[in-house]
Amino acid sequence: MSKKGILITGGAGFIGSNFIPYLLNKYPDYHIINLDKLTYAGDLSNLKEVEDLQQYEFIQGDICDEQLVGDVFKQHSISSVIHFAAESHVDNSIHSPNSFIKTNIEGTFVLLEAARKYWSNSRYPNQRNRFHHISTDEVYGSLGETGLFSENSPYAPNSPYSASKAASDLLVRSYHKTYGLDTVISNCSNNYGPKQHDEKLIPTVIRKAIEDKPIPIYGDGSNVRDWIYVLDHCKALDLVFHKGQTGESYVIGGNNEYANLYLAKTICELLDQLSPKEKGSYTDQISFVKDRLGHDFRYGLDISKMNRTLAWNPEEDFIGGLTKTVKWYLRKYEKA
Ligand SMILES: Cc1cn([C@H]2C[C@H](O)[C@@H](COP(=O)(O)OP(=O)(O)O[C@H]3O[C@H](C)C(=O)[C@H](O)[C@H]3O)O2)c(=O)[nH]c1=O
Repeated sequence: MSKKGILITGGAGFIGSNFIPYLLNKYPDYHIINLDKLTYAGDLSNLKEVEDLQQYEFIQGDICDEQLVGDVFKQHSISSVIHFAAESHVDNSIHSPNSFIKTNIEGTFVLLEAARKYWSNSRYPNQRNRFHHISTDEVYGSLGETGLFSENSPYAPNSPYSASKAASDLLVRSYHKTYGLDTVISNCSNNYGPKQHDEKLIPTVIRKAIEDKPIPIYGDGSNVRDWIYVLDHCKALDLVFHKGQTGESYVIGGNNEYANLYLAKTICELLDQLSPKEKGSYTDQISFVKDRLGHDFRYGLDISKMNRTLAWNPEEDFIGGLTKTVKWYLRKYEKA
């Protein structure tokens, strides 16, 4: 792909801030423009390892700001977009859906429009201009005890968050079908690893455990998520961005389905080894709380398309990845 500017939106978020160092390390001649609004969920300290690199530039701004986005395309000769920016926390979307509709739907629309206009007038007509939209498996709704989602599953989002992501996926699809924009979409399962915001399940369990507070498990803890180590996701994104078929979507998962209660207990047992309490086990702090409204029961993914077409498979062993993650948060919280 070209050496011109790659616009990464939301690069200060969890997955983006793992992806940017990964990409710059693998492709040192790429020029990355990170456009991020720095909401509560963005953290520039997660990008310290790249902040002084010449190939990296940070711009604070909102993807809904049409003028700004247009200027970024022009001033940085943007050749491709990798679009992470989104409001991502399901619980927040239940209490305050507005920002989800705005950022996830309108923001994606603003970016698509900028890409369509800028690339159709490009001074480099032979250059490949790709729009990679980062999305979620939650667009497919919820599974029962059996079955798996694949790229062919019907969209059936249940929360305002997943509905906003589904809407943005469909907008991206329409820009491919209508305007011939070179798009790819990836729909990934729950990520875990360093740099995730404290609000999510795994950091919450670790933080509450070491603060000696109740560890909140929604409902009876039987809801199942498929966990993928964030660097496995980054490797998959690299492949989809560079080698994915235009107009296609790719389901990415970790092959690690666990019930929330089992996961919380596993983290507590790791903490018992890594940072033992004076008395008892961290599992004693697990506490069942009111369930999330409309709580999706289970996500599980058939990742055979990624395997067949891009020779990708998740590599991280779950306990190994979880141990690294717990150690990272112990360092973070002990410093705080
Ligand atoms: C914060 C929290 C969560 N939970 C439960 C709720 C879920 O069943 C599970 C994971 O919750 P979390 O909010 O960490 O993640 P999801 O709601 O599955 O969604 C996440 O993974 C997808 C793919 C995205 O696309 C979302 O952007 C991302 O936030 O743990 C609890 O039981 N207690 C808690 O304190």
